[in-house]
Amino acid sequence: MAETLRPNRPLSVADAWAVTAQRAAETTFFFDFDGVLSPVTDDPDASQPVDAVPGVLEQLATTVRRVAIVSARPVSFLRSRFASLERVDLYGLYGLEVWHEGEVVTEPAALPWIPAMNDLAERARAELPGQILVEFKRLSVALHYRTAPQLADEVTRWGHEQAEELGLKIQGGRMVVELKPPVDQDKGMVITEGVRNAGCAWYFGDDMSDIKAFDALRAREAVDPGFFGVAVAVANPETGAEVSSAADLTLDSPDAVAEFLTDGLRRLQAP
Ligand SMILES: O=P(O)(O)OC[C@H]1O[C@H](O[C@H]2O[C@H](CO)[C@@H](O)[C@H](O)[C@H]2O)[C@H](O)[C@@H](O)[C@@H]1O
Repeated sequence: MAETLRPNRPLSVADAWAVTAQRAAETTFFFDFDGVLSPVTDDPDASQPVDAVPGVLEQLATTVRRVAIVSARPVSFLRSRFASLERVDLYGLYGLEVWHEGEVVTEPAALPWIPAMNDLAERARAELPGQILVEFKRLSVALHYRTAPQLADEVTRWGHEQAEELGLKIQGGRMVVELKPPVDQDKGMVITEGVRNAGCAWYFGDDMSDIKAFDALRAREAVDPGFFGVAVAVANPETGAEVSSAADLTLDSPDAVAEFLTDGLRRLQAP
């Protein structure tokens, strides 16, 4: 396959790795966290990456130009799960936070919203039924109804009312409604910026917010015929169909992601 050619869609796994091997030095791998590197749990605090994931990401980071995790979790949470990783970049809260040279850098426009988010979390705990898990993330509040799906409509209604009253943004996800400051930042914007000088990029996602990241790869391909983007969905019963239909490839689970990358590393490192 000539270096400048992009393989046809639908994309085969073999072609995707073959093109990436030719361009390893100009390739970035981006990963969402929950549902992609970590199996879904009822308690968000209990989430851990699949055992093989940290080692595979670190190896990948020595093989391609860059590896980054782009998550809705705060950077502090990601650091707690990936403390051993030295070469993997971290974007938290949809890119409102970045781990840079040993510290968390926060988008300045979002900082004034911390007190409002704190108040909102307290009010959610007081006003919503006790089965709703309220996750305060400093610059956003996630309202989880995984263990009480019958409350989905009530939580969604409450979230939209608050968003309207306070001028916040809403992000839907897997059994969760999240309220965010009205600051222009999402995973699509992180990827648009992150692929500016890349020849190839992969993004692995499972949720609605990841579709914007897939779109960013497509947009770059549309303006640069030399760029090769691979969107990988991770299947799940909640958002899986929608995310898979926007992706090039679909994997079954976070365990399958680890196996897929282990196999890919062998292909990238083959002489
Ligand atoms: O961008 P991500 O890293 O995928 O974060 C998206 C949300 O992930 C977490 O919630 C999801 O995973 C939980 C743990 O498995 C699960 O209990 C919940 O139902 C899922 O929605 C996280 O807690 C949220 O803050 C993130 O927005």
